Amino acid sequence: MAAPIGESKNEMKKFNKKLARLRQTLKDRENIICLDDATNIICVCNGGLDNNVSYEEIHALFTRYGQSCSVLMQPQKSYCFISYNTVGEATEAVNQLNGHKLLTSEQRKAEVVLYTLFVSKVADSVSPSASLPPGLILLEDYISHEYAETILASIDLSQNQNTGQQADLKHRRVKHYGYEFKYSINNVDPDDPLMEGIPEVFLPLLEKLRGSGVIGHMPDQLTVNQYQPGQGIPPHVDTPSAFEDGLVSLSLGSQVLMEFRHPDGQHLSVLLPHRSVLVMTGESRYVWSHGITPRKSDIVATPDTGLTLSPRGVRTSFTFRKITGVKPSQVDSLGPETGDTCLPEDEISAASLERLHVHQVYEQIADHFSGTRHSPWPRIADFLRNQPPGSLLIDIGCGNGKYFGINKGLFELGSDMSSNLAGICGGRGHQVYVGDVLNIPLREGTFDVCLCIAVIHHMSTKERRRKAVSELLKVLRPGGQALIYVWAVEQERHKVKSKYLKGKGAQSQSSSESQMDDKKQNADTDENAPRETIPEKEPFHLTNNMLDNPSAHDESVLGEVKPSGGATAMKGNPQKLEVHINRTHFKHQDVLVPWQLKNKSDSSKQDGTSAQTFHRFYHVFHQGELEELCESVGRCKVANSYYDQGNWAVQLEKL
Ligand SMILES: O=C(O)CCC(=O)C(=O)O
Ligand SMILES: [Fe+2]
Repeated sequence: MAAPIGESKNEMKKFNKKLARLRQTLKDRENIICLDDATNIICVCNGGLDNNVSYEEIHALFTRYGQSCSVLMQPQKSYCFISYNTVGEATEAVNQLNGHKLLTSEQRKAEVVLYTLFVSKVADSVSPSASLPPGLILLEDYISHEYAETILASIDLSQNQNTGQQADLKHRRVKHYGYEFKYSINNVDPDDPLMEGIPEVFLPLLEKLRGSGVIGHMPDQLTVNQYQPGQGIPPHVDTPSAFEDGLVSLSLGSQVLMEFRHPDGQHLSVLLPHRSVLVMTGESRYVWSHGITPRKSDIVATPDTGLTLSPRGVRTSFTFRKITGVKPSQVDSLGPETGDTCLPEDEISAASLERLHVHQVYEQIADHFSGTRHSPWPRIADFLRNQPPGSLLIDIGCGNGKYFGINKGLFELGSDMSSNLAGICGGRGHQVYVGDVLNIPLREGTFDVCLCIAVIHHMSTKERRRKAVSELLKVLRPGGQALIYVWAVEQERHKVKSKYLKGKGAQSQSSSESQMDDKKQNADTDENAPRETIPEKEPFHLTNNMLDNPSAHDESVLGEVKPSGGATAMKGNPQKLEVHINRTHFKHQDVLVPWQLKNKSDSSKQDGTSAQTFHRFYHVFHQGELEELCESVGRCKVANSYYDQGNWAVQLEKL
């Protein structure tokens, strides 16, 4: 095997040892078999996207030894493959580039040494999936370059010519035509059209779409979104009751990846190129959420099927919709009617409920939520301090990372389902990934310590709570410790009220809370206390009434459809979820807990409402339930359990 040129004997020995180790790791972990005899395909260790190495860098380097070589890269892999036409070209590349150092770059803070190994084939998982969610239509090169230029030149996003609702949302610039989409109520008011309808410049586009049967209606509402690199839009479903089926989005400027997610966990990334039109119909419009992750680059396929990092530029999208004419107050109020939401009876509706009433809420309130999470809880901090130096910690549901850095001897990794919270945590210099407790993508038996604070009470079925505990145990090594906190039914113990109940002492709903600032609401200690906040004015289009419009959807596709009258059409007799009144005792174990978003100035509100309320789903635990849950999972011993300020805690040891 070749070794780097010009190295001392000792260094060469070290290098070859490292190469042998990498070869073994590729075999053990990735099932990639490296060969002694030269082939035309090379696996380049450290030359992958996970090391922030770009396709262009690798391509430029390796084409020196064979012009038509192809580079194959995969997301989240630290290696890539180079395929040459001949064994001779590949051999020359290995001879010249084994041990080659890639210098630091804007994306990459450290130098990277490449290790090259011959393989007989590229890994099976390399080819990216080209499938789209059902009902999604992507029309590439749909308009000409000239027409695209004309459109961009005719739209001025710098002025708030409308009612004040558009302008700079936190994550992008937005402007509406025809009807204003009010993010505070996730709806349009059909009785209150804007002065300016859809501009005429779009007529040829809309007529082409209608004429060719892509859409069966003429849109009357347009939302223009402009994204700078690093900006995105949280995952959402456009309010079903507000807009007809067949949402059209024209993309101009930088290409971007749009993420589509099904409630059952399927995830597809769809690349939206300049001048393309995306049409969401059927399942892709009503069941799958869509969103754009806020980041500065995307991993995209290159023409020769490799993957690379593609930096984002400014992108402007034009979303055309036809309003249904249904008034917001009829179906989409975010008020107490949310109580129409039912406790799920199957996996799909459980996942859907959590997406709506957990994931999307945290995504929306991430900044403010993070602002209320400063100080670690003392007993959790003690638990961390007691871990020996060198321990590997995973914090599932790490939020802004407030439990990191307490014990400087730990190696820490966090995960959160909210990409916005994970972003805040990562921005503080912590290692974090976006992920689901129900499917932890980490190697089994790896971690010494696991924290899971205020997560499991957001699972809406017992089976999912069990699965969550089981996943935590999976990643712990035998003997490893987990600390789990969940919110308790019992908010008063031994005649002492929890801080949550005591908050301002009143048995009140939000009116008295609204006078409190976050600090006074025990923001530092009360993990579960709801806070008021300033509206983010971000889309949260998907309401609990997502499935409320039976006429628009196919029952068989959606699994459950509730009639808008409120009576249940689900199988059995599902339990309606009640909206909990904050600062009061729990009346039920499965509840929706309001999070009040108060608008300080109220200048952006046209509808007279003064607050936006989000509802988070909680299953609050009664005494002993958490221990019982963990024991039912097995593979663990409850080493300790206790009550801590309105929460139940268990410390588990993995057997
Ligand atoms: O930017 C886009 O293409 C999508 C915008 C969007 O989903 C929306 O405004 O609802
Ligand atoms: Fe949308």
